[in-house]
Amino acid sequence: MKPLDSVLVWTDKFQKTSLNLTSDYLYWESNKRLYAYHLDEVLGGKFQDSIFCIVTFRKSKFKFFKFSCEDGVCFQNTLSLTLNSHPKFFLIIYNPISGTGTSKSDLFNIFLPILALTPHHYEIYETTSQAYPVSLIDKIGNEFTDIVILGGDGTLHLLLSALYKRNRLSLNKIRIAILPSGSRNSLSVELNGKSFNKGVYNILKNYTILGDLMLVDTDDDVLLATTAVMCGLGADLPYEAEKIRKYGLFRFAIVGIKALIMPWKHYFCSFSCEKTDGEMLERVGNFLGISIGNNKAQNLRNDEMPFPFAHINSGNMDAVLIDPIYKLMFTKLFFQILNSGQHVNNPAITYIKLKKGEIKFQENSILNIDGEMYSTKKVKIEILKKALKYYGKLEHFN
Ligand SMILES: Nc1ncnc2c1ncn2[C@@H]1O[C@H](COP(=O)(O)OP(=O)(O)OP(=O)(O)O)[C@@H](O)[C@H]1O
Repeated sequence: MKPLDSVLVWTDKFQKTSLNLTSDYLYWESNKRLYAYHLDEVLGGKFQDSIFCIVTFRKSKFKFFKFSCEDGVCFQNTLSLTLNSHPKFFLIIYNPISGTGTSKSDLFNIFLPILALTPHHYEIYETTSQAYPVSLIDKIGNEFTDIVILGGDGTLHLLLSALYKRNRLSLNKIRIAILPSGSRNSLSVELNGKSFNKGVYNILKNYTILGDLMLVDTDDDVLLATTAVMCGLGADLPYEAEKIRKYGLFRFAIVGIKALIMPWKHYFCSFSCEKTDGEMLERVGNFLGISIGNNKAQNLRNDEMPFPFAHINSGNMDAVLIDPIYKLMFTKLFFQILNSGQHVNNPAITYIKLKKGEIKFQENSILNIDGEMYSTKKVKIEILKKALKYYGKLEHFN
């Protein structure tokens, strides 16, 4: 096919060749080898200081190619037009303490070198343990319409809740990406599989999904969640784990072992909900835990799948009620959850599809909302259908 544009370049071995762009491919020859990348695999290319740099994505890996070039401005412009990469202004938010503390190096060593070869601009914000500054929240939806989070589910939950309170209209205007740098990163697994690189690819190729959010109304606050609300064991164990965050991911194993040694607890509460078929359900009594999810709530590190039938864009939520079983039975159940969601067939489990639900406790109890801990006596949870545009692709389940 006749190229749309070509430019004369020199490889790092000082061989003269030409970069050729067609409507479907970018190709060149080097060392008697033909390099051909479909434009779906080309993320960007830039000419600067007599160097033409290209970044490609194949088999989940990025590859950078550098060529010497006298004048590549025209070719850069044609490439940019053909890739359809309209310049965006990204707000990049990274949480320096989430997960194993890799977000800053992931940002500077992986994402920014790629972004530098695209026409996009960005501003970076490093989170603190304080709330997001009002000045930043106010710019979202106006100055920034594209937000990239490098952190965990909690980092995004806090941002969305701040937007809901102060700048609600922005939620209809923005696109949100989450690149996994947290401990679980359930939302990122839902949207990009277990791959940081696929997350970057989905942003730069502009793959988006209109997905749901959960509106969570506690005694003191109204919050937004993308992934899960849990009480009982699913809140107590992460609450204990947060207190020993200094042990890194090992903290989850420590609290798991401690839970098996310490006296076992059941939690008394009332749960009511409106199921997706309109039927009302009410249960009062002891539970080991109740979890309500908006996606499968997988994580980066194992095959755990608390809500195997949930999708971020299903328009409803999935609830898992765990009967008050004892330690030995729970050990079996735990391994079933880890085994890609086999627990749904366990007799101690009630699995429900719902639109809204309410949990009432006898006294203030810990609630785990997207990994952040709250204390409340009651909580109402409602699905907000197709309330947010997420960067990602739903077929990347793995
Ligand atoms: N600079 C900082 N110093 C201390 N804490 C911070 C800082 N920035 C954010 N935080 C806290 O980090 C928490 C959010 O962490 P996040 O949930 O994203 O990570 P994670 O728990 O490792 O991941 P996941 O939620 O995916 O399991 C919030 O409680 C927030 O207050």
